[in-house]
Amino acid sequence: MKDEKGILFILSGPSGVGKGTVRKELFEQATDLKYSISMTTRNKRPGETDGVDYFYKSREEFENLIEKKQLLEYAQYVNNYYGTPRAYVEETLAAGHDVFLEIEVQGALQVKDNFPEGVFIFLFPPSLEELKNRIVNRGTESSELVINRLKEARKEIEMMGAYDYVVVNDQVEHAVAKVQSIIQSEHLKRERIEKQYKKLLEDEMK
Ligand SMILES: Nc1nc2c(ncn2[C@@H]2O[C@H](COP(=O)(O)OP(=O)(O)O)[C@@H](O)[C@H]2O)c(=O)[nH]1
Ligand SMILES: Nc1ncnc2c1ncn2[C@@H]1O[C@H](COP(=O)(O)OP(=O)(O)O)[C@@H](O)[C@H]1O
Repeated sequence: MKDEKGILFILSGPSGVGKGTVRKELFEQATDLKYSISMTTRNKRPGETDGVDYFYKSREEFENLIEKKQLLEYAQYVNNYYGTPRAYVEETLAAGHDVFLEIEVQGALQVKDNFPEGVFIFLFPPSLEELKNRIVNRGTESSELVINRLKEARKEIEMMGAYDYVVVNDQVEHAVAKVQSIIQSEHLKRERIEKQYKKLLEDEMK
């Protein structure tokens, strides 16, 4: 076990902005970053795997997890529950690894209450028109669900001010590079703070 706790990174942004795409590319490159797999009651999409993309739960199972306080945060999004397993996040951070959450805004704000030291990143679309194109082109939602997701997107964008960083997802590789530089800067910042703190303690002992 490492001495230092890991850093919690939270990536949010409206549906279809490219969170999943950016996160997958980031994990192709990142070394010591652990992805927290969420729980959801939504149906599995073609190509998704239980325990890889999500842990798929019934509403009853999910409500049981809420009741037993096993979720760090949860939210209802377009008629389904989504939530982050508490034990995985706490244990992984305690073991010194960084943890990466990809969650929507309501949940991110709950995480902020518990982990104010977390690093909150908002992925922003180049335009609302482009956002709509991405959701439609992905082809995973009916037109009614696309409308719901766009309505949700407007509400989510209003909460952007609560985040530490905003990254525009114009091109995937640019967005990934920006997220990586945020991760590096946060580590440097922490090292600097620790050094200054150690020096302060040493000076006091003199
Ligand atoms: N609060 C919360 N939101 C989550 C969690 N997991 C995923 N989400 C978010 O739920 C929303 C819907 O996810 P999903 O159905 O996979 O659709 P997609 O993001 O449009 O591909 C997205 O904004 C996800 O980031 C979670 O554990 N907690
Ligand atoms: N920078 C980008 N430029 C163009 N298309 C993108 C970009 N990022 C993601 N996409 C596409 O947009 C759609 C939505 O991306 P996805 O990662 O599923 O979004 P989210 O997880 O935020 O809902 C996908 O078809 C994806 O291939």
